[in-house]
Amino acid sequence: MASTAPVRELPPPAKGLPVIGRSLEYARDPMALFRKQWAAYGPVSPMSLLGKDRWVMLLGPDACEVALRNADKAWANGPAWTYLVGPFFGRGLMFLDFDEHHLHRRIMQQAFTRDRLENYTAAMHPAITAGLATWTPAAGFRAYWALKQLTLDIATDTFMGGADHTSREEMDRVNRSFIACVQAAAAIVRYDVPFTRWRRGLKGRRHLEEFLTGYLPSRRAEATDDLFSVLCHIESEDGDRFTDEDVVNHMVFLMMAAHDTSTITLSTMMQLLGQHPEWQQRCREEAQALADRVGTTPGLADLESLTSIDLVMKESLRLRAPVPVILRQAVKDTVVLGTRIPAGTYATVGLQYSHLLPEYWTDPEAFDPERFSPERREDRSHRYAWAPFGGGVHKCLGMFFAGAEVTALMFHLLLDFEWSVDPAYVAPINNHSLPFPKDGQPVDLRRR
Ligand code: HEM
Repeated sequence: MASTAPVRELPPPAKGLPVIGRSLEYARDPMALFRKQWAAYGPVSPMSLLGKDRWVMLLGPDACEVALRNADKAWANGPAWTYLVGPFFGRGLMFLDFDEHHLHRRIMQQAFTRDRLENYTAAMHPAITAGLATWTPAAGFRAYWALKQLTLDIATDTFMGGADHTSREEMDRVNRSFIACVQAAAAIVRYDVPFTRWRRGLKGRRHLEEFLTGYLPSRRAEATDDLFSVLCHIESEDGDRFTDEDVVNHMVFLMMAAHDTSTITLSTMMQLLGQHPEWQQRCREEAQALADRVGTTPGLADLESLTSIDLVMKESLRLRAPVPVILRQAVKDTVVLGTRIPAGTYATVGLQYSHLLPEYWTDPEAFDPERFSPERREDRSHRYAWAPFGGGVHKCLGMFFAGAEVTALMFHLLLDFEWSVDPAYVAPINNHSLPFPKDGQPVDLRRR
């Protein structure tokens, strides 16, 4: 039944700085900004951000749900994400909308079936073992940077099949181009002018396109188990396939989608396990028992049996969501929880805020992985109380890939190393793009 409650108008936003609005406030402390908005306006609040005045901030699981379920098809991804990172990752799946998105997603789903994940997982083990062998344990070991390199190396193997015939130098250049794209997304100067992150990002994108396009013929010629080859060969149930241009666009986006998110999850887990030795020990005992049973290259089902690592991963994603907000634009007038949102309004959907609301979580700031245990399942307090992977038709397609990668890497880390972190340590987070610890996440690391 349609609601008869009166619809209110969105009030004008509080003034932020000219051009960038409240962007700096967000970068300094997103949670403080969310709390302020929530206290002043509740779940639907006006905002000025990134030089565009017409923003709304959606906070709390009810408001997030309206935008993500998108029942009236009012919310689009493309125009919103394009504004932020379009020149570097545009035409990736996340940027497509409605019928076109549906078509591409149906094709891409074939790249993330359980059989494919099993193949990707098998390819991860050697990359992880080789990467961890190069780690030099030390007090104050910068775990975030080491994990970032490792997840890039894993991506090279699982996404590119080891990029055979490519020299280490060329692969390093690819990684640099890719990093330039990621960094450009957080640029303050968002024009193509010399010596800026933006220009370096555009150059990086051109290089990635050239590199991937150069590889396309060989990937089209032979079907192998890496993601690049898979994208070249899959088709939907209706026989639709990706063009060469689609494959390149999807590859660049997938590298980005997979990389920083997994790195952030892993480094948060390392911090929390370093601060909670009892959990580190519990996870290690499970990993060791699995290794004793099946060896050191467990398959997907075996990795899924590591329930303590899974609980810690979920809790880490709750406490530090790698994607704290997602963006949308209203493509027609719509109403969210009784507030009219005019067509053209941009929205920040604050996933992270719901993760810390006391209405849905006991002692929300505390590290308590058991809250996800079958007996407690606090995440069931609301469908969108825990939404690190988003929701609705754009829900992360790599969610199970991420789970397999994070668990496989943690499995090896726990077997090879032990580490500790000062219980009082608070990670200084850089929020300019995805949240990462700017001190590189120091841990005291020892080889076992
Ligand atoms: C812990 C790791 C990850 C997190 C927290 C994460 C989070 C997210 C979120 C929040 C979205 C929704 C964006 C939106 O609705 O606008 C998303 C979309 C997406 N992610 Fe992930 N992601 C992770 C890992 C991955 C990995 C490993 C891959 C690929 C291998 C991947 C591929 C994608 C794709 C293709 C989309 C777009 C889906 C669509 O628009 O239909 N993600 N991710």
